[in-house]
Amino acid sequence: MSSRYDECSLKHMSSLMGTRQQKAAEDGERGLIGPPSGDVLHQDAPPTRFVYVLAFFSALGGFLFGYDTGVVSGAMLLLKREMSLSALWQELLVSSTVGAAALSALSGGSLNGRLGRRVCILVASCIFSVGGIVLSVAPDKVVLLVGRIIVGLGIGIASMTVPVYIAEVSPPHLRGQLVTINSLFITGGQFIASVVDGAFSYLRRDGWRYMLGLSVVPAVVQFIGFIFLPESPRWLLQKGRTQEARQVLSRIRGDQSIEEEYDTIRTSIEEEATEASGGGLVVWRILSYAPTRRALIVGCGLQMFQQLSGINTVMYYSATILQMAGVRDVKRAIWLAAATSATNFVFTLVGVWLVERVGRRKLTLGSLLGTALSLALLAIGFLLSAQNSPPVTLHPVDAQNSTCRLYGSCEGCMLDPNCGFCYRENGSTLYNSSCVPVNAASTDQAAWGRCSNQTEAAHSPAWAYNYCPTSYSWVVLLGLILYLAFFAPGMGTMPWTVNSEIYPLWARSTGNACSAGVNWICNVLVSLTFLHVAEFLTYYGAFFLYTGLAVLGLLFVLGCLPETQGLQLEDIENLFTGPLCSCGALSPRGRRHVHYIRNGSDPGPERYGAMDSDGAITYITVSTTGKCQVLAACASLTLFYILVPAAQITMTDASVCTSHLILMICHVCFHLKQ
Ligand SMILES: O[C@H]1[C@H](O)[C@@H](O)[C@H](O)[C@@H](O)[C@H]1O
Repeated sequence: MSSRYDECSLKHMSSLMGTRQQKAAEDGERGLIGPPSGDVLHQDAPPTRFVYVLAFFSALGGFLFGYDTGVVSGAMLLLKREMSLSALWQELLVSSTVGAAALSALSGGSLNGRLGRRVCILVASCIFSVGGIVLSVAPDKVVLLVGRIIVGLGIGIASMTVPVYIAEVSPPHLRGQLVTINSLFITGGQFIASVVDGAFSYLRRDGWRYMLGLSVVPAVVQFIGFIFLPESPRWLLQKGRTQEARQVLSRIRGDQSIEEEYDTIRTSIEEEATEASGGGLVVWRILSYAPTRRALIVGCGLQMFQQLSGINTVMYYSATILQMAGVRDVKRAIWLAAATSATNFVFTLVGVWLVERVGRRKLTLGSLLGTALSLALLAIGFLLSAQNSPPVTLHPVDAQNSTCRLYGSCEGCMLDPNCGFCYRENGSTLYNSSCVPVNAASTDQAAWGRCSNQTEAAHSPAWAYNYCPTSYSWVVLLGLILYLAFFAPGMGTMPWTVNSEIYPLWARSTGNACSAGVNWICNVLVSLTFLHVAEFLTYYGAFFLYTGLAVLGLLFVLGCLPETQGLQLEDIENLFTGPLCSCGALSPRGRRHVHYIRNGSDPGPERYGAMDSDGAITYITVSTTGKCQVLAACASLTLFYILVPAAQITMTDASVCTSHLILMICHVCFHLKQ
């Protein structure tokens, strides 16, 4: 295996040279010294519209993922009234979907490998349609539960298949953007769900049927679309359906020549076939082979930290945060959730715009840093609110002897899920405040007393459940906005994008199944434990905990996430042949794409050129056929690189040199091996 990987280093190196290598050989020196012609930059040629059509129809799976996970909160407000749902049933209806998604994502890997991406997407859209119909006609809570589980099964399959499909049909320079569109559709689905929730919440009866049932529309559109859309060419090639693969690839790439891409995929699959012939469970083969094991650690780690940085808690808790910030009308809560998902959506759009400009690694690092800081701000906001929590000044007789009468301030009262804070306000001064039991049927009012019959009238006392009125709420609000602004473009999107590209074809379905499973499991864990963690550690403690987890995530990404931008899928595997934590050593720096061109016949001098995306070329001639000369060239480059600071060479030149250095080292290894 090791010799294969020394070769791989070269393969990687020459693939970095990529599509230019062959062209440059044909064009002689022109490729090295002339400005980049449209031909030479074949890789960056404009994509056909068809690839966008494919991305759109498959990302409808992401839309359904977002819609079905988002719509339930609004539907629940109506359902619990109409069906008199207990807290346990509410919990079941929400988490059954996420639990089913975890199971189907984990088991979807083999389905994906066996039946193909297209069939899996068709199956998922069928499941979504059936689930939507069951939910909209459900006569009772048991059928509702069945519907929610069916929908969860669809979400799991879609969440692991769609990014893989988009990655496999996209040209390398657009892959990041197109896969990230799937994340945009997820947050778009969450946003539309909250708007639909708001719109149908005015219906006195059966509003929830429309909310839950509307998902059938995009599911049917996706199903019909995918009847006419092709299978992934990579999967077809893997299954030996070469003719079909060639046809699909040329259909997707339009006028562009597909020969190089086709050959690279085929060669890579042939190599994989030899290597993967060991048999046994794919997951076992992934774990026992170092590069795929490292990729799996990176993929699962990213998904785990996405959830551990608390996105779904922040989304879930946003209405309360906004209430704390001064929006007191409880009926508006449903629209406030829409504002939060709109913010999440808008900032995901920023991610789509940034991913091919700054690269995956920088985007994730920047996002996590901002996420950690905003979580700390949220925690500080909650801490200040707790320290300035208004005291309980009225102690009404509590016939039920509830725990609520024990609290001396609002902080303890709001952390107890059975109690709420009832108070009067005069400007910024609170008075006549009490802690009383909450109404079990509706947390919008107290079980008895002044706050048990909430009206909009100005003179009626105010009721705060789950939050405390405080003058520091603006800190929390600022934290919430900053959190979404930083999280959405990077941590919200990159775990899905990076996972779709880091595994070799034989491990791709299983790798994505495992990492999507980790995402869903951590999602359940965080959502289910949040209230208990908050009760135990208080809100600020909980948010400091998430800050710590985000910092751990930052260290993980800093150490282990390589840059995959611009590389062909078949080359990305080679980024994991080195140690797990290389601190992104191979990442191209800055906004520049450095393309390598090797030119020369064997035996004879070889010339290496580095051409960045602006067309600037730096080139080096290596008159070598032997190891010593290569070593000498390498040493002189090293010297050059060491002299960079002294010579005040720009960062761009320095990054070109770094890349050269890596290239040379790869080359030396290859020569020595021979
Ligand atoms: O990438 C998505 C996105 O960030 C969503 O807003 C979130 O609810 C999901 O859990 C996550 O996987």
